[in-house]
Amino acid sequence: MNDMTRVDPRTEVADVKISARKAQVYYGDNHAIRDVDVDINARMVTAFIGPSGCGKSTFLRSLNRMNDTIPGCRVEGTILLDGENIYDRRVDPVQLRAKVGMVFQKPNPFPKSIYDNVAYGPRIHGLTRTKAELDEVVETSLRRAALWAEVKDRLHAPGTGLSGGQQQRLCIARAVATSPEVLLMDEPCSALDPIATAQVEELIDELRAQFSVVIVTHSMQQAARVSQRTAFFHLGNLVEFGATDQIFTNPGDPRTESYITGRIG
Ligand SMILES: Nc1ncnc2c1ncn2[C@@H]1O[C@H](COP(=O)(O)OP(=O)(O)OP(=O)(O)O)[C@@H](O)[C@H]1O
Repeated sequence: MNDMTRVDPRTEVADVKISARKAQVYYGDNHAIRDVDVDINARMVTAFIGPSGCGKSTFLRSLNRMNDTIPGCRVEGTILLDGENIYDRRVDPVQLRAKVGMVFQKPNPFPKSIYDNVAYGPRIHGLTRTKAELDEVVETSLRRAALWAEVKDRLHAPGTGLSGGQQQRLCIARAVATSPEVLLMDEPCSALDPIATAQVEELIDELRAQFSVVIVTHSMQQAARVSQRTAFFHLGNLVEFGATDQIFTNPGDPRTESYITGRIG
């Protein structure tokens, strides 16, 4: 092996954005996630798939401490973001969620103007100093979310007045406005029609140039279209995790195969 082909261990480490080891999530006595080990790579889309109730959303929420907001929910094990334990007492969950943003199943714009929805995060985190800087962040975020052209003339109209697909892109603009490093998306297209779904999928592909994206989806086609890595969950366990092509064409576990061929789920 010459120097050109040798893997640089420093680069390898740098490429892992989130690393979970022996992660457990409980809701009271319900042990919903068991012993999950996963590395989420930078600048890649990772899909979480599996039958309803297997724990995809629960595990996704543990990656930005969204589970903290659910009474009785507890997370054990280790979850590192850039090598730092996100459950360390010194970590402020609000700051963490600016770095690890989230987009939910149902578009949930705030009852505010389009502009104020996007400006919300930069304002509360004090990311801009002047109105001109804030205007620029709002415009850039709306452009990244492929929504600018449709809303630039009505920035002060309510966000809730947009169509469902536009509202979801507004929520994506709101999430990217704080320049997150990771974007968690929980079934972001389930309330959208095929055209809006295609737009959001295209957007996800563009976002991975800058962010690490994790998407929970019930659609196998969507996982295959948008992701490079796929994790298959079943009954709270991570059964299989690997390159999306391999998971879909040559799964290593019979449970994965049954799910992707439609026999369970
Ligand atoms: N807020 C909650 N309080 C108590 N239990 C919960 C809560 N959310 C999820 N659970 C339980 O945790 C387990 C995993 O649920 P979760 O919603 O994470 O699965 P999922 O794979 O995302 O399902 P779906 O595909 O249907 O959204 C289930 O047993 C569920 O009942």
